[in-house]
Amino acid sequence: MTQHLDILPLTKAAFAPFGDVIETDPATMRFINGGTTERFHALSTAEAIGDGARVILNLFRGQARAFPFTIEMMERHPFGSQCFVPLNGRPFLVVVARDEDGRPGKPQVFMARGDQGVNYRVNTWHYPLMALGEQSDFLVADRDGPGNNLVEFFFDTPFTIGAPTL
Ligand SMILES: NC(=O)N[C@@H](O)C(=O)O
Ligand code: NI
Repeated sequence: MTQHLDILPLTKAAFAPFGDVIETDPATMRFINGGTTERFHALSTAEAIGDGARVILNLFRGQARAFPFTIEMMERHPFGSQCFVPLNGRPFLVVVARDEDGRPGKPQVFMARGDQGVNYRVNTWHYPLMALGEQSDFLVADRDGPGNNLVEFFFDTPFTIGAPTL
């Protein structure tokens, strides 16, 4: 028996409890380089906590997920944020949950457009990268350094995501 999860569009307001949306928000824009470039400034902050910790930039090549999809677990990173920005202009799924006494509550699923990224703040419960449709590349900024930066939680009763309409 599983519980079905609806998919909502990703918006800054809906995602605020979990982190930031990386998108060309006009409110953040300033012209630079003699007016030839629009800088969307300080959309979020990359965090790396602990002695010897650093923010690193990675490329993730995610295989498309098949549906219906079972969310059997969630993870969080206690020592750093984690940012995913799509590089192929394709949408992807973002699955997050509020913390409820040290465990994830009911997951919330957001459809990110191909021109939106997300930055999970430290300790945000999330499901690992979920590419859609075909193999997709992402720029990922997260934390490298000593210590275990991964905490996983497995649900007694998993959740199910139906096939998204792209
Ligand atoms: N394991 C890893 O580097 N990636 C996950 O943390 C993820 O959220 O995709
Ligand atoms: Ni992660």
